[in-house]
Amino acid sequence: MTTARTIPVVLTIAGSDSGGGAGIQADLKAFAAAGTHGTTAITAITAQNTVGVRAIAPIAPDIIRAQVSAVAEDLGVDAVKIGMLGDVATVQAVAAALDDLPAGVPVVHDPVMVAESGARLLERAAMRAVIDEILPRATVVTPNLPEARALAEDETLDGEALARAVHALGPQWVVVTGGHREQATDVLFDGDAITTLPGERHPDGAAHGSGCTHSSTLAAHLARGADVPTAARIARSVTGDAVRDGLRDLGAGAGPVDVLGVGRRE
Ligand SMILES: Nc1ncnc2c1ncn2[C@@H]1O[C@H](COP(=O)(O)OP(=O)(O)O)[C@@H](O)[C@H]1O
Ligand SMILES: Cc1ncc(COP(=O)(O)OP(=O)(O)O)c(N)n1
Repeated sequence: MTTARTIPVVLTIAGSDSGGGAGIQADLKAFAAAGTHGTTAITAITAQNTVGVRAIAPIAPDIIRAQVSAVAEDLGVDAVKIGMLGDVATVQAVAAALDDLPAGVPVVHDPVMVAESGARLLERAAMRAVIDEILPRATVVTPNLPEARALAEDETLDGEALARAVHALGPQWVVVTGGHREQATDVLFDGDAITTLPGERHPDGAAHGSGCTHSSTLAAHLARGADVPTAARIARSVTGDAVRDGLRDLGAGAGPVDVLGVGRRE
């Protein structure tokens, strides 16, 4: 006899950040903060800290798919978050893994390209594969401003025009995140209506892992049954607070966001 699950299960398919600020580590913290159980399929291991990325080791495609099926066949998956993909072989493995999940599981993709410290986390050759294989399978894609412009192949676009250009690549919803804008306002688009999601900018905060925290919070609230606009509003608010509370004294570079309020307990 199987028992009904009461805690939503969220799966992150992403890279590991040894410094604990971004990637899988940020995702698990955001899932816990949202009251969900986090599970993982690691795509790459990065030797990374707040200053930079020293090395990247991709995980073999069959091991990525095995992690996804191990989780799905036992715990079940209520929503998926996809982060760092790295190379073409990983993109193809993740696309195949998504097709093995039950229909209707929401998929949130943060199209990670470059770390805040400057390292490339997606090979240039893999951009086309992301556009062809992942964006059409995504419920929501959450690029920051430079990522959205790279996907749209137009460095001049912003606001509604940029959200429209990314939406044309196939996802059901687009959230262009606002961390790289003066106002830190996120822009949500479903192919029909534009909604702006404003929030206070915290210029003195610590923002390493903000994109990961945003997309994971959004996925967790979809797993809890929220609709996309509600989940995107909560993700904007939770991530803004995590940047405000960020652990700016940790490491010599941009400190990690603090979605769990660890700093307040000190
Ligand atoms: N300094 C900041 N103050 C408040 N919110 C922020 C700040 N930086 C980023 N955010 C929020 O964090 C989320 C991630 O945004 P962004 O920084 O654009 O992504 P990334 O980390 O991928 O570059 C968005 O909801 C954005 O509005
Ligand atoms: C392993 C790994 N994945 C993703 C990122 C980028 O994370 P993001 O949340 O966009 O935050 P920044 O690093 O850009 O501040 C990463 N660095 N490492």
